[in-house]
Parts: sequence; C-alpha cells; structure tokens
Amino acid sequence: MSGRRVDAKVVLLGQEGVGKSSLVERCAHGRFRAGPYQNTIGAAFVAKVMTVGEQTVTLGIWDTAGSERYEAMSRIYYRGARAAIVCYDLTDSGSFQRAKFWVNELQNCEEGCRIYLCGTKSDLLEEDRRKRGVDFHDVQDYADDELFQKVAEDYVNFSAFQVMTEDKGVNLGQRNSPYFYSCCQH
Ligand SMILES: Nc1nc2c(ncn2[C@@H]2O[C@H](COP(=O)(O)OP(=O)(O)OP(=O)(O)O)[C@@H](O)[C@H]2O)c(=O)[nH]1
Repeated sequence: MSGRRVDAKVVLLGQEGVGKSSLVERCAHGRFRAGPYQNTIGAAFVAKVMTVGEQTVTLGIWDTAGSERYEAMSRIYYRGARAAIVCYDLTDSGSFQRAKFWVNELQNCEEGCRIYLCGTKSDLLEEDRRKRGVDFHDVQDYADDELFQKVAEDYVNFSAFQVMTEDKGVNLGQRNSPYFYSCCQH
C-alpha cells in the first residue's frame, strides 16, 4: 500500500538556550553540534520527512527564537501548528516557568494544537544529579500524562519528533484535535 503524503506544521517553543535548535539539528541531520551557542534570530525552518505507519509525513518544523525580544514573532509561528514541542532545560527552573507560559499561550490561542513538553540536557544530570533544577514530579503533575513515564526511560536516544508522529492522538491529516500534554527528557 502506498503511503499518503501529509504536511503538518510543528513549532518549537521555549526559553532561549534550552536547546531547541539542537533538538531540530539532531532530528533533521542526526548530529549534535557542541560549540559556541548561537541564538536563533526570528525563527528557522526545517522540513523533515518521517514515516508514520503507512504514511509518509513531511513535517514543517519552525524553530522559534527563545529570546523574549522575539516573543511577538514566535506567536506568528505557532499559528496553525498541528503540534508544539515546548522545551525546558532540566537544570534551569526558570526555563520550566517559561515553558508553562508557552503552554498557556497555546491553550488560549491555538485550539487543536497538541502540546508536548520536552525536558532537555538530561546528559548534564547524568554527570551530576545535583544539577537538576526541575523536579520530575512537578513536571509529571503538571503534564498529568502517562506517556512521560514511558519516554523518560529512554531519554538518551529518544526523538521527540518520532514520539510525536507515533502518537495516535496527534492527527497529522486533520486540524482540530483536542489538547494533549506529554513530556519527554532529551
Ligand atoms: N549539555 C547539553 N547541552 C546542550 C544540549 N542541547 C543544547 N545544548 C547547548 O545549549 C546551548 C543552546 O542550545 P540551542 O539549541 O542553540 O538553544 P535554543 O533553545 O535553540 O536557543 P535560542 O535559539 O536562543 O532560542 C548550546 O551551547 C548547545 O550546545 C543538550 O542536550 N545537552
């Protein structure tokens, strides 16, 4: 059976420096480029073809700038998004507050956009657990979703985008699916 091609807009949101561009880089090019931090200006776009069951889906991924200076611009990029990956740095509690801000925005303005919470920089916790700035249970309570537990066990090799496309709840062919919260650690 031949796959049906569906395009879906996905947006990444979160405080500056949490690792959104790195996440996209990993997803699109399979690499992590350590090096000097270069903040995103405005937004960057990447198209990523993924297989979802028998379908081939082209995700149009908008990687927004996390700096508050670009906040108004980020709103333009989440318009009509089928899914949003809201990132926070597991070592930075302020970034989780910022993630909540974006979740709130999406809930109020983008009905039908499925929301994924993604904790980043888990490798830093592996080095030293005292670096954890965001309590696991706080996030779990906030997200209130069983997927978190499952994903958290495999956070090293886990791809947020893969989980998103495998999630039956995100309807990549149709608008207006209900809200959804899940989380992962990256
Ligand atoms: N240790 C560690 N560092 C990371 C990880 N992801 C990103 N970084 C580093 O964090 C810094 C910021 O990463 P970016 O991906 O540019 O962050 P961003 O969220 O896109 O930032 P803005 O474009 O300003 O919104 C860079 O120096 C990355 O190398 C990670 O998983 N682990």
